[in-house]
Amino acid sequence: MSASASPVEARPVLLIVEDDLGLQRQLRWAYEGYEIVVASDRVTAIEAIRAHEPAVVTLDLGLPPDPDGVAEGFATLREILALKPDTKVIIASGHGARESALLAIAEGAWDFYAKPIDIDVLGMIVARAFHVHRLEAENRRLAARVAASGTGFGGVIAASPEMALVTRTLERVAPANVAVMLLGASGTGKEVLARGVHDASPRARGRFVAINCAAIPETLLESELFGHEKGAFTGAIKTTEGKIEQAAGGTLFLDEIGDVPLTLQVKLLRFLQERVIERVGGRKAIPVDTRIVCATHQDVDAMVAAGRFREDLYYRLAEIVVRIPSLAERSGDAALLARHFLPKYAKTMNAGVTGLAPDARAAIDGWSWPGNVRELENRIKRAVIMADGKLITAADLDLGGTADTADGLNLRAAREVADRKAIRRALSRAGGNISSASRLLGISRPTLYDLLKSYDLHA
Ligand SMILES: Nc1ncnc2c1ncn2[C@@H]1O[C@H](COP(=O)(O)OP(=O)(O)OP(=O)(O)O)[C@@H](O)[C@H]1O
Repeated sequence: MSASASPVEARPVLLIVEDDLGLQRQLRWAYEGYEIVVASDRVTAIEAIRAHEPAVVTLDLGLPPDPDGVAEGFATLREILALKPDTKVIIASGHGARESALLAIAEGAWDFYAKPIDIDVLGMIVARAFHVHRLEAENRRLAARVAASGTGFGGVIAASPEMALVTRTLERVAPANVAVMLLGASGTGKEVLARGVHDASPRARGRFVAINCAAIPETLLESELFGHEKGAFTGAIKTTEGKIEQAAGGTLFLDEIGDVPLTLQVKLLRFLQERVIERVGGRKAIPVDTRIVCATHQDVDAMVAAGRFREDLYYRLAEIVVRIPSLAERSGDAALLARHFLPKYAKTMNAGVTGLAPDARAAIDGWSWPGNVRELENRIKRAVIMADGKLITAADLDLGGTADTADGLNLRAAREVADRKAIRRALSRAGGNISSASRLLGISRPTLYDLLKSYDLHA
């Protein structure tokens, strides 16, 4: 493609397909602000489409070799739309050709104008066509961006600005070989994001190995991480690689890093400094090249201050720290995730379920999601199984309380729903601290206490 491609001189191109030379001239000078390209027949018109990709075309249906018929005009219309379906084609409708113009619209033309030409009227139709074309293009771009942010980073479903910040940061740090620490409550998607970092890194072809340090008894954690030699301890019947070695060339995800006991923290630190490991019961230093991503729901700063987490290890692990917002802090994401999980579970568990009833949508918006995305996923799964009809209801979600779903009742009910939502969000953002939450809400502490009491909410 050529010519108009340069975005600097971005005057929109208007293609005029017209075989009457007098009209051509008249139209050519009628408009300001467009780059006018003229074609007198189908072949030239299609060449112009390929060369200039005009957003808008005015098309006379009577073209040579059939200037008195409409066949050539229709063929041109079809070819244009086949090549560039988003082109806005405006049909010239001559005397008695109104029917053809309407037929053309049925075939995908955008609008028509009557001959003899009223330049002002046609000018308005053309301007509106450009305007709609621009809006549609913008819409497609945004939709593509939402789709990309929905599944672009490690399959993370999110559209909120809060999560966009997180995924943008992670996208940026993924290619660098830095240690990333993800801080966030349980179920916020830390593992999903860690995998996203791996997938977006040059190590994507290597393995992503995850270990939950809280789920493994202290006595076994060392050998899980570092591996062991045959006979290192009772039951060590064969030499076994640890998770660190398994992640060589890839990424090691240390989940719940805050649960690693101090004794093991020393050994982990040594590995991070020297990049070699020794298996339990082994003497050999084995070099391992792996990238570390870790996560915790605990307040590591406080743990460091209390001497429960080694500061030197913290700095090795936390070259980049990213805080993952709770689901309640992500505006609009709960609804988006619900729409994502619903068809996923409906497919395997209850194909009759196709959507959410309005009261379910309100309940999802109003809930505080203490268990974050995991809770939402589980509730949708449950609701899909429980649903009687096509739509999941608030009752199927079993979110408790009914006030949240009553916002359609009257203004008082709507206000209460909004209050509850804002209070939950502020409390979540403030980590349950009443003073900070009241500051976020712009109300006094006593007022917040009163509201908590009257809505039966808890910090
Ligand atoms: N943004 C998201 N889009 C799609 N699925 C998500 C998203 N976030 C989380 N999930 C899903 O929610 C569940 C919990 O996510 P994940 O295990 O990553 O959370 P976590 O923060 O690591 O939890 P924990 O700290 O309890 O281990 C998983 O099934 C995951 O696939």
